[in-house]
Amino acid sequence: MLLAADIGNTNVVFGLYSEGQWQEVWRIDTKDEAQGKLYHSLNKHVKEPGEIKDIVISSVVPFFTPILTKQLQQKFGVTPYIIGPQSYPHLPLEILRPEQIGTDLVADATAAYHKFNGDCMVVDFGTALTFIIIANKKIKGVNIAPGLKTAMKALAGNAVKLQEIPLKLPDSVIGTDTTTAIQSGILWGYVGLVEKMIERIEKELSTELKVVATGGLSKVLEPLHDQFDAVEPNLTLDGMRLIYEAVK
Ligand SMILES: Nc1ncnc2c1ncn2[C@@H]1O[C@H](COP(=O)(O)OP(=O)(O)O)[C@@H](O)[C@H]1O
Ligand SMILES: CC(C)(COP(=O)(O)O)[C@@H](O)C(=O)NCCC(=O)O
Ligand SMILES: [K+]
Repeated sequence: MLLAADIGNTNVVFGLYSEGQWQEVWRIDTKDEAQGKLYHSLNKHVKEPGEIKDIVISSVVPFFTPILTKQLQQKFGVTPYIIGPQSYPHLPLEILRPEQIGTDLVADATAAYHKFNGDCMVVDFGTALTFIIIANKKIKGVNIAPGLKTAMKALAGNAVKLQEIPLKLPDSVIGTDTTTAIQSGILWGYVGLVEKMIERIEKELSTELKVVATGGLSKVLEPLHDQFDAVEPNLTLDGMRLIYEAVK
């Protein structure tokens, strides 16, 4: 059984893979790295620790990488494989700026390319909202914007009279009180952002791309779903598994 840990800026997403599928996927807050919580979460979800023979980690939170690596090594007696630039020569894609690009974005690209077997794009709704563009067997480029919740937090944190409110898309685009004004501004605003980015990227490449959405907040913007060829919540985990298999 393979244990995958995707360390993002908000959540660490764990997945247990065997018999051709993710048997279990769960998340913890990245800030809850205290031993107690992590052990509790692993004990709850990993019913047979002896079955874990392989561990793969992707991390965009450098301080947390050695902490989690050590804890997983101690608990399962398996040395985790950490995805990084050394992994990339094994992949079917050429990777843009190996030392800079987030390993989660490389995992997304790897899974999307595997899925569509051609030019495509990933829209990842996490702490950041990222677009990863894959063309001619290369990661052609990336776009990074504040994620939905990050935008909400920044607004509430900088405007004295505004508070964080639930990320719920209002029916009307015209807000009629502070709550719906913020909800519309952020959520309908982001619908436009994503639509326009896809349009401009395709125009710049003079080609249509298959588009797959992922990330913890990928289901929030319902009106975008006809823009996507697929919504795959486990895309990053899939990519991590594919990278691990390619390296092995
Ligand atoms: N099942 C879910 N339903 C709704 N929101 C979710 C779900 N899982 C995660 N989220 C939200 O998604 C966000 C984290 O997304 P994620 O893609 O894991 O970000 P990151 O990789 O930056 O940590 C958090 O705001 C979390 O509350
Ligand atoms: C773009 C990101 C912040 C996304 O992180 P996430 O939203 O998954 O927490 C992360 O992939 C990152 O820190 N990347 C490094 C910069 C780059 O990819 O060019
Ligand atoms: K992520």
